[in-house]
Amino acid sequence: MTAEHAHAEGDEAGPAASVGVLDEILAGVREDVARRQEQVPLERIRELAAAAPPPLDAYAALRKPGVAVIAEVKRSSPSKGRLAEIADPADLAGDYAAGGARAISVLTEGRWFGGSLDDLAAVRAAVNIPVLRKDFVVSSYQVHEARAHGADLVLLIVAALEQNALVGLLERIESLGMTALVEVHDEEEADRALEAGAQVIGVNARNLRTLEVDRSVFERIAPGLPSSVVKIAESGVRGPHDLIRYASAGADAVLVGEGLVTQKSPREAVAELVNAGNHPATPRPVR
Ligand SMILES: O=C(O)c1ccccc1NCC(=O)[C@H](O)[C@H](O)COP(=O)(O)O
Repeated sequence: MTAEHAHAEGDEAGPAASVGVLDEILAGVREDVARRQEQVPLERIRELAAAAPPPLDAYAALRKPGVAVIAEVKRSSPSKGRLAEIADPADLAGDYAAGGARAISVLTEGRWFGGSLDDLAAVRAAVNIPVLRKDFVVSSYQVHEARAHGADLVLLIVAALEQNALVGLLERIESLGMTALVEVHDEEEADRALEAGAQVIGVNARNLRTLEVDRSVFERIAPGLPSSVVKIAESGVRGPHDLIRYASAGADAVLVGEGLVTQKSPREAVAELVNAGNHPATPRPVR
């Protein structure tokens, strides 16, 4: 099933969603990583990573006062198909930053999201705020790729990794000076993220197997996370009301894709979220 054929009605995943969406994505990722590694061997990508300018401190950036907005470059998805053309991701990222985004998330998976490592490099060149490589990381090769293209953060999806792999990839990310954003969708995955040493945890309202979006997942999991952990609410932010709901449950940051790329003015849409997150009436994360 390609992204163009996937669909979902509202927040509920449509009948086209299969319980194996994540597994299908991962199968393609493994093929694509193997092909890239044949073209650019691990030794070479490690050299390129080592030569890149040092990463920004994303953890510090995300702990600054106010609810941070992480704005995502997202062309399409399994749940909604085609979202936006985004001919110039650097231009979009510049608009996001001008609107007050605290960081930029770049989907680099190509088959379902229409993203690429070129997008990551273009965004890196355009902004001086932290940049997240949002992909389905299963190999340390992808970690070095992220660094070589200027990432400051790398996503690790607990549901996609055995515990040993999660620990090893998190350590590799940190060994390169980057920050791991460890993504969970239930309490068991949150426990695994903490055991692995995660300092930044994203709670994804979207079930990556069924595509169903449940905003209450964050409210269930966040209270069990230590105050030292940066808590990011991912997915399902349609506007300021959803940001305020997540902030009320303890979110330090929200990660937003569809609700921004589909807007006539992504810059104004980000600014609206940032203003809501800075409003005196919006609950502040407890440090
Ligand atoms: O967005 C999807 O349909 C999707 C399906 C399967 C795996 C991952 C998926 N999205 C990645 C994300 O987690 C979102 O792009 C990100 O959290 C932003 O979500 P949204 O604001 O709802 O676009």
